[in-house]
Amino acid sequence: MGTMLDATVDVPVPVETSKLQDADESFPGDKKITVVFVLGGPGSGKGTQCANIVQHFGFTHLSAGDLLRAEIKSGSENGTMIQNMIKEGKIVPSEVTIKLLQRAMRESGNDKFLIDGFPRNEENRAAFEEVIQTSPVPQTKIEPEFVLFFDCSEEEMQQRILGRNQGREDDNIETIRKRFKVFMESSLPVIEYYNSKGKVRKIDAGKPIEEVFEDVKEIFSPYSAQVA
Ligand SMILES: Nc1ncnc2c1ncn2[C@@H]1O[C@H](COP(=O)(O)OP(=O)(O)OP(=O)(O)O)[C@@H](O)[C@H]1O
Ligand SMILES: Nc1ccn([C@@H]2O[C@H](COP(=O)(O)O)[C@@H](O)[C@H]2O)c(=O)n1
Ligand SMILES: [Mg+2]
Repeated sequence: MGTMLDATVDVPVPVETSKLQDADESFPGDKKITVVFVLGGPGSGKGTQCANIVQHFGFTHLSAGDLLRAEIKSGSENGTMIQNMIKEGKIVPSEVTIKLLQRAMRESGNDKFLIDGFPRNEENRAAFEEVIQTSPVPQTKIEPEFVLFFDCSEEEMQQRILGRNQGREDDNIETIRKRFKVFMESSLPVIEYYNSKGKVRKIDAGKPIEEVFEDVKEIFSPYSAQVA
């Protein structure tokens, strides 16, 4: 799918977001946090490639969708709201998703993260900017190193999702169509925002898994030496 990344776009003014940083939500530790956002349409292969990157480059893979599905399973007070929004392919309020990401990052004990399927819209992006690291440099915003964008045609993504057989409630043709619409209307503008800052690393995700990973490896080669 040729995307509109080359088109100049008006980036919406970041929405006013509530402060998400509580004292116990800060990120102590002696190393700067490395974050790579992994973005692309539903079924583009984000989770598949993140699993490969984890194995080769020592990042922790945090799938926002997986964290939200775990929250549903936990029976938490937000579970029903999250389930209903996922069924509709809608984007959950950022405060909910970011809290889950912050907790997972803190519990991981790592300082290198692949954040998969986030930010999904402008609200997600702006809200994440409120997340800060308190050490080694106090009050530093966590900026993504880069955005790994898996570019794939809707036809290919739809075929992959319908063949996925993971029992996901949103892997049905009706919801898939809604997710594609959300991706085009809300998520692609976020990719274009980072592209305007030279931060996007675009991959042709329509190729076979192994060939896509060859391209991914080139982008992550600077992190090879850091794997313990
Ligand atoms: N390059 C590829 N070629 C063919 N099939 C692929 C490729 N990459 C992933 N798949 C398959 O496509 C399906 C979707 O892949 P994956 O779950 O990684 O996508 P995703 O981007 O994480 O999707 P979602 O946003 O819905 O979570 C899986 O069944 C996976 O095995
Ligand atoms: N930032 C996000 C990410 C995901 N969601 C919801 O989860 C669904 C599944 O996401 P996958 O990445 O696993 O496909 C997605 O369609 C959204 O409903 C979200 O709200 N915010
Ligand atoms: Mg996924």
